Amino acid sequence: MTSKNKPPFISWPRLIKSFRYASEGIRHTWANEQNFRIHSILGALVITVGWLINVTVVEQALLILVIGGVLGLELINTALERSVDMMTSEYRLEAKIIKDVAAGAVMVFSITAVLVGITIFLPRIISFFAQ
Ligand SMILES: Nc1ncnc2c1ncn2[C@@H]1O[C@H](COP(=O)(O)OP(=O)(O)OP(=O)(O)O)[C@@H](O)[C@H]1O
Repeated sequence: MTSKNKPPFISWPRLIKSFRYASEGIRHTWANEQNFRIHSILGALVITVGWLINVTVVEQALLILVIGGVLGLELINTALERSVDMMTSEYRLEAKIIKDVAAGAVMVFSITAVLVGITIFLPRIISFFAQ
């Protein structure tokens, strides 16, 4: 193969296209999944409150990380649900297990995010009311 046929190291049109497809996936999940909307709105609220009450940079980074993690897992959960629905419309134990385990992954990480939030906000709430 000549260097003329070699694909570019970075292809900007391909990169832009992949951003577009990823945005379409996020838009689809926003439009169809109530949990994703709830988590997105709560996440934005938590980050805003953290910024307003001046949590430390590390705490804010942790909040962003766990909220992003929950939203990322929601997207993977939606992809798995759609894959299962594409494979079967009948009741199948395997389908149930795949969907329930994926939902369980979202729940585990959501609980983790809530615990991180409590660890960061609770001491401040307590010291606010103790004043
Ligand atoms: N094909 C199937 N076979 C067996 N059980 C299924 C099947 N499809 C769904 N289920 C069960 O029903 C539950 C809900 O499935 P569903 O696809 O409605 O997901 P959901 O969590 O309600 O997502 P959505 O937000 O898309 O409605 C699953 O967690 C699973 O226990």
